[in-house]
Amino acid sequence: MVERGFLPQEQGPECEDLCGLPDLSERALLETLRTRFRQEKIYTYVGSILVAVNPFRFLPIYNPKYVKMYDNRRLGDREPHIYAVADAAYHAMLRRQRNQCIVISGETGSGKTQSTNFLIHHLTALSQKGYASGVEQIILGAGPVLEVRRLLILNHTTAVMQSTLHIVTHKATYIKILFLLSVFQC
Ligand SMILES: Nc1ncnc2c1ncn2[C@@H]1O[C@H](COP(=O)(O)OP(=O)(O)OP(=O)(O)O)[C@@H](O)[C@H]1O
Repeated sequence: MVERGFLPQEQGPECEDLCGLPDLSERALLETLRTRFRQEKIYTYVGSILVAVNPFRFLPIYNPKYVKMYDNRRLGDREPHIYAVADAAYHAMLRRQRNQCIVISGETGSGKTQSTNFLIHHLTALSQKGYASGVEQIILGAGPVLEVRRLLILNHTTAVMQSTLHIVTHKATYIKILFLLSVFQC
């Protein structure tokens, strides 16, 4: 698992990490997610796992400012975000020289494909450091083909090492609305 930065134990319905809740009942967890969602905070951590609630509308949290904000930050340093997961995987791959895997799980329509695109967007931005490149468009264009098998594998090989970063998506009918992302070494 990718280690997280220190987070003070947060309590109450606005906490960024559900692990910090004093009450871990289903009701308390859902209430926290609902409260954050109403504040347009669609991402919440459960330790090093990211829970996302599909907003079904555009939120201005995926622009270059956010790419920069999450560049080379430890998970938990900033507000939960999908870019933080991409960043953690990318830098863990560089630092440890080990393959990394991001698992995206959720029911139909929960946002797995969209999240995969956000991940790829951030990964390509990190690897290109913002320089214009056709790489992202090529990878995104391969999405529908890979989608059929519910498996998206992004081979991200840098010039200096041979580590690979995989993104795997699968449907989880038992999870309503949400999907989970986690990063681990493989
Ligand atoms: N973070 C987001 N911000 C805005 N819209 C989103 C976000 N995530 C998902 N959506 C929207 O929700 C809809 C469904 O998302 P998506 O296609 O990614 O779901 P999925 O989990 O891949 O579904 P399926 O399993 O059926 O392929 C899309 O219209 C998408 O634009």
